[in-house]
Amino acid sequence: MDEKLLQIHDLTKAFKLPSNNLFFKKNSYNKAVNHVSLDVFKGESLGIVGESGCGKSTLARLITQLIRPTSGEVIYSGQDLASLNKKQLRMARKDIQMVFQNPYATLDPKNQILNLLMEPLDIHHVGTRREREQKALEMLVRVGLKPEHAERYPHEFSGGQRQRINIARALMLKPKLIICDEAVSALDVSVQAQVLNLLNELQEEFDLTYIFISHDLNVVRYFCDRIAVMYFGNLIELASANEIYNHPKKDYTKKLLKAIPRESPYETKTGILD
Ligand SMILES: Nc1ncnc2c1ncn2[C@@H]1O[C@H](COP(=O)(O)OP(=O)(O)OP(=O)(O)O)[C@@H](O)[C@H]1O
Repeated sequence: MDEKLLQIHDLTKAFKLPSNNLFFKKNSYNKAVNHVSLDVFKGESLGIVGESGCGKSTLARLITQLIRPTSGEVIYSGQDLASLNKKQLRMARKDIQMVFQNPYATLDPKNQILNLLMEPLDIHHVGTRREREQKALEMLVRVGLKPEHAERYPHEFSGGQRQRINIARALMLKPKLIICDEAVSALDVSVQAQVLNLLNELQEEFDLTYIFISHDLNVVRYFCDRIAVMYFGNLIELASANEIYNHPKKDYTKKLLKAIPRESPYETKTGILD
């Protein structure tokens, strides 16, 4: 697991603060991500944790170039994504997909599941219509749903099922990296565990690398090989999941760990508990 899939170099995103606000001086900025550098290795699950507002989602949006950095680089396959033109970026984006927190909001309610799954293939003109349909049906079954679900609409599914559909959609273009941004946070613990198991199975089968953003340290501990801790836009600690949990170095990491219930409903990925 030592091949670098993604390299983040000195990445910064500064958002301009509203100038009509009494609390902020004119032209002041909030550095949501502040000089962050890290490597993501092929085949790993890298967790990103930290309190609300520390910059986790901004980092994810910078990686996918949904927003452009103020400075710094996101190197994927030897290319700085920020330097690509629209067409090149569209190609690179095939490899990097996101699964978001809210499975209710991310699926167009007026679209049948089959169409929702075919859409990424349509956009990238992959195969014939028949082939796209076939691929969509196969993926639906692979994530634990049934072929007859293909003609239904998003509101006819539970939260867990909808998140399975989102995962299937993210997989349609055979990506190499999936960024899960609080992907199981809205689900009940038992459903969370099922979705996490599915993600684990898919990782092996599709040779995936995950960046797993979560405020839930129990989930991250179960799911991730390495964990990055963010604090006010800064990356303050990065180590193996076991190292972070058993020998945290930074006081802030210790504080985060103290705040979680030690009785985790999950086992760790390596099976090593405290
Ligand atoms: N588009 C934007 N414009 C201005 N400020 C923003 C924007 N997006 C995020 N921010 C600010 O950047 C900081 C980091 O936000 P971000 O959403 O990345 O945090 P987070 O760690 O993902 O939080 P949460 O867990 O609550 O989603 C916050 O202070 C937020 O208010």
